[in-house]
Amino acid sequence: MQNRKETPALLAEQISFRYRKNSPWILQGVTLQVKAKERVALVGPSGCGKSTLAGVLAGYEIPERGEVFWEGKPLPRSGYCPVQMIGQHPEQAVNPRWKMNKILRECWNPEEGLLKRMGIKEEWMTRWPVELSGGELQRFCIARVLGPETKFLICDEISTMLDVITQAQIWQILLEETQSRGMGLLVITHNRALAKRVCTRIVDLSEINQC
Ligand SMILES: Nc1ncnc2c1ncn2[C@@H]1O[C@H](COP(=O)(O)OP(=O)(O)OP(=O)(O)O)[C@@H](O)[C@H]1O
Repeated sequence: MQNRKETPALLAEQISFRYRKNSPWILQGVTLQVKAKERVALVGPSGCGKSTLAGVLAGYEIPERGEVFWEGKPLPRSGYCPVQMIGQHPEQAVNPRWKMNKILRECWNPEEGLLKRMGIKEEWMTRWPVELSGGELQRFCIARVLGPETKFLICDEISTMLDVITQAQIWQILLEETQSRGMGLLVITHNRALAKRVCTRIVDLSEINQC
């Protein structure tokens, strides 16, 4: 029983990754373990590979060496990935030819209560992505990954371009939702104060990456 409890929910084991054969390694021998419900901040200097590691952990990028495990099994190569990622640029994460209602309900059908808690207004549903602000669009990107099949969330600089009030609102909602669902979080940020406020542990990628 004790062993089962100690098994990390998310395990990246000895990950080595480069974008092209013969190009420089971005990640080398990176091992990261996150327990269920743990909130970890991933920090490190610009260009050290934080977003790249996030892409590997969410299954967007396949490492040349090593493997990512979710609850002891390799990440699925097809179908819905239990590890989902939200990025810094919501406008790049949505289909510009879809209206917001369709974008929101692409993977699941969020209930009205969640939309209200997220501060998503009914009148935004019939708009195109370009007709929303960055903060409004980011709320949709968060709501659409909070479906029942998402077990772990990676937030890659999600609030960097938002004003402080919107940042605070978004983090409060995210913490409430992830805690009530028992989801773990990996928060990529340059903001140490945010890392300390939101997370229970801070990992500096430059200390675990052998590049
Ligand atoms: N698609 C790509 N193709 C080739 N190289 C890339 C690609 N994306 C990122 N890189 C390179 O990989 C390295 C790591 O980039 P990455 O974005 O992961 O760093 P980061 O730590 O998240 O940086 P920042 O804190 O500035 O966001 C950089 O040298 C970058 O130029």
